[in-house]
Amino acid sequence: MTINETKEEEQTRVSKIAQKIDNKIAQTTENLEKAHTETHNIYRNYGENIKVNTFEVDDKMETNASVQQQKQLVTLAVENENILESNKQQLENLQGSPYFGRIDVVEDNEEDTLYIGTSTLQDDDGEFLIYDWRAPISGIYYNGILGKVSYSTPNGKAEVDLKKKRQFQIINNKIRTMFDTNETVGDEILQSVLSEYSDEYMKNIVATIQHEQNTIIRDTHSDVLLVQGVAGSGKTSAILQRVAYLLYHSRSTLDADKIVLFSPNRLFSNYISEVLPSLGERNMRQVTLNEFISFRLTGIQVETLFDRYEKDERNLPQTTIDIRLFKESADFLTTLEQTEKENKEHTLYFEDIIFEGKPFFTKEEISEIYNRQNTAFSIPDRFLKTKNILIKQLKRRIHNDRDEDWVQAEIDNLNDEDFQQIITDNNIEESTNQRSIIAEEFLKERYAPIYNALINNYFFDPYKEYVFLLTNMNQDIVSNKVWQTMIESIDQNVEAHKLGLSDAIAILYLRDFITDSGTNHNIQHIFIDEIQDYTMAQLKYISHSFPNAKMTLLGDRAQDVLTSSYRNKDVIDAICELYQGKKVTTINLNQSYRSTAEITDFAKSLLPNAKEVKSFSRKGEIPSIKVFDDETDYYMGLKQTARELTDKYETVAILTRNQAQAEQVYTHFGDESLVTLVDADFRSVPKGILVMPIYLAKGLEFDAVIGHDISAANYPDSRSRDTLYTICTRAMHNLTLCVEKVPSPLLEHTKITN
Ligand SMILES: Nc1ncnc2c1ncn2[C@@H]1O[C@H](COP(=O)(O)OP(=O)(O)OP(=O)(O)O)[C@@H](O)[C@H]1O
Repeated sequence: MTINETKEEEQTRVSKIAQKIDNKIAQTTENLEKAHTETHNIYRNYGENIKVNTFEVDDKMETNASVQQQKQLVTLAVENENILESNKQQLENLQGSPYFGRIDVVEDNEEDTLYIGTSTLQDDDGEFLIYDWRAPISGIYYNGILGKVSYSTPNGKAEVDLKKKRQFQIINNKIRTMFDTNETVGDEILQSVLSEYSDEYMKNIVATIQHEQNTIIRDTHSDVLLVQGVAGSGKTSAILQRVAYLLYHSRSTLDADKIVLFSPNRLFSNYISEVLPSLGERNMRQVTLNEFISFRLTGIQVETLFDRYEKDERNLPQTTIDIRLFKESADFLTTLEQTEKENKEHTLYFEDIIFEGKPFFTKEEISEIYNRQNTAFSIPDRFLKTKNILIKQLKRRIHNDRDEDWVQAEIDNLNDEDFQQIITDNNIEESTNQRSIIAEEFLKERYAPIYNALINNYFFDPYKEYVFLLTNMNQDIVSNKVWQTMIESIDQNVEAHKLGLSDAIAILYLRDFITDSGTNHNIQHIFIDEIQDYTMAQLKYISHSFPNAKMTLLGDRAQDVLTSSYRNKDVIDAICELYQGKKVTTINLNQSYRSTAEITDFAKSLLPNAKEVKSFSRKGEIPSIKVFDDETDYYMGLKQTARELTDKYETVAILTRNQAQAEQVYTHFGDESLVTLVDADFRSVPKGILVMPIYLAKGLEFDAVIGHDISAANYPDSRSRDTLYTICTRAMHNLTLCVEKVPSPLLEHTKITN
C-alpha cells in the first residue's frame, strides 16, 4: 500500500470514530438531561418529606428512616449525574483529535491493532475503539522500540511483539501528520507542538511524552521520587500527567482530594489548571507553602520567601547566613525536640482559657495539673494527660451545673423551636429526667468554645515555648550575644503577630510534637514543584504532616533564585540525605523542550556544568544582547524592543530581579495599555507586554523574554547566576537581554557577545 493509500485508510477510520464520538455525545447529553430532571425531582421530594415529618416528635423514628432513604436516593442520583458529566467531558476531549497513536502487536500469536488517545472509547458491542493512554498496554507506545517488549499488568509482566508504532497529529478530525517510527515519539510531531505560541494555560503532553518523562509518570513503587530536571525539561508537565496516571490506576482508593500539590505561586496554579480537566480528571488540591503554614498558624502573618528575597541585602552578614542555614536544616527541628526532652522539669508555657471575657481555666491551674504528672512519662504524654483532665473537669462542671437555677432559667427562656431542636439533635427520649438531660445538652452547647479550645490545644503557647527552647539550646553556630539578639527579634515579631518562615515551621513542628497532632493520614500523594526553593526543615515538616503520602519532588538546582545567595549544599544531595532509609528514586531530565536550540544553548553557557543541559533541535532566532550607554537611551531601547516583539509575539515578558525594578520599568512605559505590571496577587497573566520580577515567573513561559538591565551593576557575580539563568529559560522563541552600560561578567562566557 502506498503512503497515500494508508493515509486515506486511516482518515476513513478517523472520520468514522469522529462520527461515533458525536453520536455518543448526543446520547450522553440526553441521558444527562434526564438524570438532571430525576435529581431535581428527588430533591423536591426530599425537601417536602423533611418539612412534613420533622414537625411532630412522634414521627421521628419513621422520619429518620424515610430521610435516610431519601438521602441515599439523592446521593445515587447525584453520583449518576456526575458519572454522566464526566463521560461527556471525556468524549468532548476526544472530539476533533480522537487519538494520537497506534500500535500493532502480536500477543499469543494473535495480531491486534490498538489506537491510543486521552481516554477509552468502546463501541456498543464492547470493542475498544480507543485505548486510554494510561492503560497498561499503552505503556509500550511510550517506552518500547519495535520487537519483543513487555508491559506491566495487574497479573505481572506480559510480553508482546511490537510490529508497528504509528503517530498521528489529528486536528479537526483531519490527519495533519502521520508516520511510523521506532523512537519513543519522533521529533517531527514534537517540533510542531513546541513551535506553537505560549498560551494562558499549560497543555497536556500525552501525545508526545518522552521515555524519561514516562518513567516519572508511571512510577508506583517509590516512597520518594526525586527529579532533577533542567529548565524546560517537562517537570511540571510530568507532575500533571502523573496525577492523571495515578488517579486512573488507583480509581477505587485514590481521588483528587487525596493529592496535594505545593505550587510556587497563584499565577502558576492558574497556568496549570486546565491540564487535568483536558484529560478528563479533576484537579488535585493546590497550596502554596505560605498558605499551608498560614492555615495552621492562624492569626500570625508569616513572611513569604518573596518578601524575604525582596528585603535581603546583596551581601548578607555571615552570622545571618549561619543562623539561617541552621534554622533551615532538618537538624534544627531535631535539636529543638531534643532540647525539649532534656528540659523535663520545665513547665510548658500554658495560656488561660477565656470564656465570656473571664478565665475558665487559668494557666496556673493548667500548669499545676501538668506538674502533677509523672516526669517518667514523655512530654507529649504528660500534655495529653493534662488535656484529658481538663476535659474531664469541663464535663464534671457541665454535669454539676445542670441543676443550677440560672441554667433552668435559661431553659425556661428557650423558645419552642430551640427546645425541640435540642431534643432532636441529641435523640433525647421522653423520661423523668428529660429536663436534666436537656440542661446538660444545653450546657454542652454553651461551653462548646471551651471544649474546642481544649481539643485544639489553645491552652498551650508554642511561641513562648519556642523562645524558651532557643534560649536553652546548646548551639555553637554563632556567639551567644548574636543568638540572644536573634531570640529578641523573634520575641518582638511574635508581639506584632509576625513570624519569619523558618521560625514558623519550627513552631509548627514543636507544637505538633508536644500536642501529638498536625498529621493528616488521608493524603496519599504530595507533589512539590520547584523543590530548590524548599529547606530541609520544611520538607521534614511536610513529611511529618502527611505520614502516609508518597512524595514526588521536582526541581532544578540551577534555578535557585530565592536562596542561592547563601545556600551552601546541593539541594538534591540534601534531600537524599533527609530521606535516608526510604525508597528514594532519583531521575535526571537533561533534555530541555521549552526553548529553541539557540536560547537553550545560550542559557546553558551561563552554567558551570553546561554539559548537563541538552537543547532540543528546534531552530530559532539567536538571542541578542543590547547595550545602551545611558539611562535615557536604555529605556528608549527597552521600550522599542518590547514594542517590536509584540508585533510578532503574543506575550512578551520583561523580567526583572525584583519588584522595585519591575515598577521602575513599568513607570517608563507611562500609560501604554499594552503593558501590565504583574504582582504577587495576580491570578492569571494577560497577553501583551508583561513586567514582573523573576520569582513570579517561576514555572511559567513566554513567547519572548526581555531580561531587564543585565549589567555588571545588577548581576555582579556568580550569586546572580541562577536568577539570570531562570530569566533566560522562560523564553520559548525569542530572548533579548538589555544592558545599561557595562554587561554582567556572567555574560562573558556566553556564546554571543555584541
Ligand atoms: N514531551 C513533551 N511533549 C511536548 N511538550 C513538552 C514535552 N515535555 C515538555 N514539553 C513542553 O516544554 C515546556 C516546558 O515544560 P515544563 O514547564 O513542564 O518544564 P519544567 O521542567 O517544569 O520547566 P521549568 O523548570 O523551567 O519551569 C512546556 O511548554 C511543555 O508543554
